[in-house]
Amino acid sequence: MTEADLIRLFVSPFLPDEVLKGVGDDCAVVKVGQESLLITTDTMLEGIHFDLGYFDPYHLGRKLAAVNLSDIAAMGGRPLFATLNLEWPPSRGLKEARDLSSGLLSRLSEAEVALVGGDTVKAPRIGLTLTIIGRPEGQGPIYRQGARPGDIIYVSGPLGASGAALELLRKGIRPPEPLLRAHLDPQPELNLGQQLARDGLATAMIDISDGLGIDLFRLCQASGVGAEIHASFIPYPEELDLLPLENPPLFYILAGGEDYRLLFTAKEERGAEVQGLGAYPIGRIVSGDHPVLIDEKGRRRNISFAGYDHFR
Ligand SMILES: Nc1ncnc2c1ncn2[C@@H]1O[C@H](COP(=O)(O)OP(=O)(O)O)[C@@H](O)[C@H]1O
Ligand SMILES: Cc1ncc(C[n+]2csc(CCOP(=O)(O)OP(=O)(O)O)c2C)c(N)n1
Ligand SMILES: [Mg+2]
Repeated sequence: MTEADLIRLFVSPFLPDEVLKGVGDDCAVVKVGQESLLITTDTMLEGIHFDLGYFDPYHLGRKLAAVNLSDIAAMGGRPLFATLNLEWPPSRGLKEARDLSSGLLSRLSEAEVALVGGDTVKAPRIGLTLTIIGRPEGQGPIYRQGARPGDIIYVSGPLGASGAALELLRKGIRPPEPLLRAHLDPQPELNLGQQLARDGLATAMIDISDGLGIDLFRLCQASGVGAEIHASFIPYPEELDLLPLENPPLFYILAGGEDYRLLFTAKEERGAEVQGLGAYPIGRIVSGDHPVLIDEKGRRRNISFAGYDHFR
């Protein structure tokens, strides 16, 4: 069983005309009057998404906001409002809740998002669900589905830092600062997402939450295309070469997850504009139905399954 097997069970058989995008993208898109709105929700569960042995409540609040903001960024959107569903064990005090709230509210304020409601229940462990409503910018929303053969594939920044940091944290080793920050306080790329939407530059986009391999697979599936990316083109932090990690850098790059970078495609003739925004070309869309990685020796590898799936 995979996440996708479960999600399929909950796809609505009824979709009114106002639903421009239901299940299957980073946000749902709905029409209200003349306006399109983006809706996204993400959960963080103690033991599954974080461990308070190394995660302080303040940064947990910040990361909860960031992972949701990243899905708004992935549509080329501007976030507006949020609601919070809080599952809280009575064994945790008010001090920890105050730290959590101050992290969450600080991160939401930085993005000019107002928390407007939620629900609060007692639970055996901390569970946090944030929902954000936003609005597409410019020519957005940018869906996962617009990539065509010949388009160039870009990532917005280095990959693998968060996954490598998690490996060290679980062993009780404090990662170097840049890696620690990538895991505890990721910076979703709202400005870049909005710029791509305003300029009509991206043909398809997704954020990398589960891993470059599986998230590129999702973009390929939605667009009905294949992809070829080159291992040597993918940017990653130098620490992945220097630290005593269990795996080579490529493992964290493809499957580490929680990078919250943008992965997008654009027409080749717009390459100079895209690179002007600081994105890195890593390969090309081809006909087919899955992504292939070409390594330094020219070997080809199907990377559709490289990444995090809660049920696989
Ligand atoms: N339990 C569910 N019921 C309905 N839709 C769901 C459920 N879980 C996930 N989805 C939808 O499935 C798609 C993929 O979800 P997910 O992988 O969590 O997206 P993301 O990684 O961008 O947050 C999204 O459109 C999401 O709204
Ligand atoms: C304690 C702990 N174990 C494992 C992980 C690794 N991990 C958990 S969820 C996840 C991927 C992202 O979470 P998901 O719930 O799939 O978010 P979505 O893709 O829906 O945005 C990863 C890499 C972690 N961050 N912390
Ligand atoms: Mg996403």
